[in-house]
Amino acid sequence: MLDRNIVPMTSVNSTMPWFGMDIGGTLSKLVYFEPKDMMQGESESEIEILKSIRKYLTKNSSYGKTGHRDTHLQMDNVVLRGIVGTLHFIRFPTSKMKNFLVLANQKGMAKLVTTVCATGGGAYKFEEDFKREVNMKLAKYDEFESLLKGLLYIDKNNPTECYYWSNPTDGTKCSKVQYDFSSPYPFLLVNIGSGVSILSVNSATECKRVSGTSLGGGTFLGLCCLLTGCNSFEEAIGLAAEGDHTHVDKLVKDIYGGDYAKFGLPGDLVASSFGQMNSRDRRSKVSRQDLARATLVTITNNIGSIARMCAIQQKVERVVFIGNFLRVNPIAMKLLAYAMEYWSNASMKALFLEHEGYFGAVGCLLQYHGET
Ligand SMILES: Nc1ncnc2c1ncn2[C@@H]1O[C@H](COP(=O)(O)OP(=O)(O)OP(=O)(O)O)[C@@H](O)[C@H]1O
Ligand SMILES: CC(C)(CO)[C@@H](O)C(=O)NCCC(=O)O
Repeated sequence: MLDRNIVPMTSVNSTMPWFGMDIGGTLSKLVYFEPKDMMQGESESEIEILKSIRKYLTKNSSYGKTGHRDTHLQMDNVVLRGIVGTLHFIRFPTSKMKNFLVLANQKGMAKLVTTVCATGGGAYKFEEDFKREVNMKLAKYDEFESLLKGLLYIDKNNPTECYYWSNPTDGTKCSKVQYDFSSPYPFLLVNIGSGVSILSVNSATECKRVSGTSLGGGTFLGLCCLLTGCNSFEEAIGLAAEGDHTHVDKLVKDIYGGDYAKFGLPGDLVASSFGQMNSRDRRSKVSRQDLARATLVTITNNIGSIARMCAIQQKVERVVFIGNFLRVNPIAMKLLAYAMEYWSNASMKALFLEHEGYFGAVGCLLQYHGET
């Protein structure tokens, strides 16, 4: 939804700006469109400025140093306003927004554009800062409408965007399988960011937020930092990959000695997350890796369980999981894939998307350019 006081791009200037931002509770996502054939000096200078900002952010970000680079940093041959070009994807911690604004000033970005299209809570929270620090106006768009529009656009432009995990619990057979998302409705969209929002989507223009939970990606990272002393998402995921949650959780078989067959509860099911940790002896044996894994399993299974209940309530079979919590996180994706399939007797499918965290930024850029 466009703010009433902002004039839509279509009616003003068909050239700049070509970038959109999604300013979330943890990460800010910036996408910019680079036309293939540069026709105007103005476009070239903006792109050079954005490239230098991108270079700076990649070099100086904490995640840049860990070696966990995003694999999808750009997408070629997309069309915006009838122009063929490349979409570039950048992200940085929202806690560094002040630095970003200083950088935008230093690199001359502020001189080129007067209005930036933005979505996410930060579009509201930082509106005054943008005005004061760089004299930029924000054209604000709703985060969920932007998510949906961005998702549909990226899927249309990338034939390998949507996939599911086959045999998610079998280490040797498990693989990513392409999924044709061209007739997707109805579906549930589960956005796992700092918190989790669950949307029921009935068409390209019809979506409603049906549920949410504050136990999301921010909770995983926050608890992991507290429990293991780690300092980044990548480190937390790295620890979790080496850990065993059964040293931390209490399983059905720890209580029953085996399956609870009468009610279909297998012995390996978690009966109580962190349930072993009330024993001093157990606590003394558990590793940082085990704690990280148990935190990941706890948060992910809880989200899976809420998503499944929403899917039943909304009578949908396809559940699409997105958000940066799923970045470099195959453990969580496979857990979700398994949980959705197992508990629905294979009637529900968990789907995933390659550009999981960038749809909001793309969607607001599209709306600004009237590409809806
Ligand atoms: N480099 C990273 N730094 C911090 N968190 C990361 C990183 N990579 C992935 N994450 C995970 O992604 C989550 C944030 O995801 P995302 O960017 O989709 O949400 P957000 O927009 O910041 O939050 P919200 O939508 O709730 O405002 C974090 O809570 C964390 O679990
Ligand atoms: C507040 C938002 C919508 C910001 O994106 C998100 O973090 C969220 O959905 N949190 C969960 C809120 C809840 O439903 O409990």
